[in-house]
Amino acid sequence: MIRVAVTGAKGRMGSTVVQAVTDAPDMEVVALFDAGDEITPQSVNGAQVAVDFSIPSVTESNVHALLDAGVDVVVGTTGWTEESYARVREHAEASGRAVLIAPNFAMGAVLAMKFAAMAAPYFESAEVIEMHHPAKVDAPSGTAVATARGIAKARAEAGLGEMPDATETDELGSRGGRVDGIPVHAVRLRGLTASEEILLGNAGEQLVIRTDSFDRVSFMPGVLLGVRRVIGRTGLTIGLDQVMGL
Ligand SMILES: NC(=O)C1=CN([C@@H]2O[C@H](COP(=O)(O)OP(=O)(O)OC[C@H]3O[C@@H](n4cnc5c(N)ncnc54)[C@H](O)[C@@H]3O)[C@@H](O)[C@H]2O)C=CC1
Ligand SMILES: O=C(O)C1=N[C@H](C(=O)O)C[C@H](O)C1
Repeated sequence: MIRVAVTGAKGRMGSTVVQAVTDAPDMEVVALFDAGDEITPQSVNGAQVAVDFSIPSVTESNVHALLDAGVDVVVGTTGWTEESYARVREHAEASGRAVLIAPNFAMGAVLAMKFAAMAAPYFESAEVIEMHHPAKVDAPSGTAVATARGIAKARAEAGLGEMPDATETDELGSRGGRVDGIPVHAVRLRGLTASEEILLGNAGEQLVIRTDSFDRVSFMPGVLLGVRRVIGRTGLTIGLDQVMGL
């Protein structure tokens, strides 16, 4: 049995993870943490892997505390920067432990990101629209940031230049934010859980890649896969695709 700790255990995702781990035949929940709980070598209670779905402002410090407690970590919390990735990579490598950080564990979203990067070199225009429940604290979503970065990298490798856009005035920021030059638009709407559309355009044609999570159970097969695959690795892995052989 894989001994699993959950941080952010009282949240929307954390509580769903606790149920999924409890139901998994090869795992058991051995420690739960939420705001105010201290992560120590004792309090992790022999956990081999911790799953963190907390909040962007605390997730990095949770990961460092878990590594110090001798635990491998699977992270779904968003809001990571290149600097925070670098600090965690160094800590994980120095301690011989593993950290897997994925902005999205839903199979549809993982594949949508992959398909978008595959398609990007063949389209003049690309924009990302992410749509979430209104309780989400960060914008744009971690998935949208990763999607846009993947598109931008694929465009750069293919030698594509600027996208066509004649906009001269945009006092309201209606053209969205830019992630590595790719426009990203964020919608917050009661009734939604998590959706994303990637729009790719050429003269006379459009490709739309869309992924919808209607329920948080959609993330659970990916989270459990992450728990199983993080064991035996070392250092930092970013993206579930990296442990799926995609
Ligand atoms: N990677 C993925 O597939 C997914 C990622 N997410 C991300 O997961 C994160 C959590 O999302 P939700 O569960 O909707 O948020 P939530 O607000 O429902 O849950 C966050 C939980 O973290 C707790 N918390 C606050 N400070 C803490 C600390 N220092 N240590 C431990 N726990 C602490 C809060 O009390 C709360 O229970 C967000 O960043 C969200 O974007 C959400 C869905 C899927
Ligand atoms: O906050 C959420 O709900 C989600 N957050 C992740 C993100 O920011 O990409 C993953 C998914 O979109 C749900």
